[in-house]
Amino acid sequence: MSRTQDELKRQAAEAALDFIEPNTIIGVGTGSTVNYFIDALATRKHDIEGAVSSSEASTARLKAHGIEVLELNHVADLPVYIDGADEIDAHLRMVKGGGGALTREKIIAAVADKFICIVDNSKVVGRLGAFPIPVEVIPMARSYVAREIVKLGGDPVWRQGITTDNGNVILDVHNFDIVDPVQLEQQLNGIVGVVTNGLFAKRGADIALIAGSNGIEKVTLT
Ligand SMILES: O=C(CO)[C@H](O)[C@H](O)COP(=O)(O)O
Repeated sequence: MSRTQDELKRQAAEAALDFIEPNTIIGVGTGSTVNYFIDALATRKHDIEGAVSSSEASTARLKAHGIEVLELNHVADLPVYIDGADEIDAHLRMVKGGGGALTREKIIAAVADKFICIVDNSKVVGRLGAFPIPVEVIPMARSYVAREIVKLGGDPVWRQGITTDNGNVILDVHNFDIVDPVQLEQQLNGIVGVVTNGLFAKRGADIALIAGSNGIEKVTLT
């Protein structure tokens, strides 16, 4: 990654601090952009009630900063979820899960009132799918799910050597021609053995903070 892209990730992450309300719990995603967000959140740790985390990696980083990590089952009110993306389109639909945390990310996103996506401008695409779609699968179903994905027109590749925080495996699906991301998200989730997939189309982001050479562009769905 170039130094510039890294710097843009940091800028997008820091812009998300404006959406943190005092005395609330913050939903925290996973990835290199979110790592910048966690570091920035540490400067506000006395203003917030704590965080819910989408991965063991983010939990470790939050705790290292002295930010309390709460169990999602004990949290009823989650005003914002802050996370990055591998791709985002003009409708704020996303591909996520490059870091393998897609299932917990999708669960926290479902609970949160607002999903705020923080990205550098290289993540913005006209059409989703150049980045392979991660699919989290129960290990014994891997080959079956792969065959079913081929029937849907994708080319699944097993992300070998990786086990998710939930003890499952990931298939990265290349070459999908994604005309209707909501439909494909549902079709993939309908395959027995799939836990979830990295298309965040039915529940996309509410706000995107996109860092580019001219600063932060805030995109909100109207
Ligand atoms: O979905 C994710 C992890 O599962 C990340 O948000 C996505 O992979 C982007 O990561 P990065 O900020 O490192 O580019």
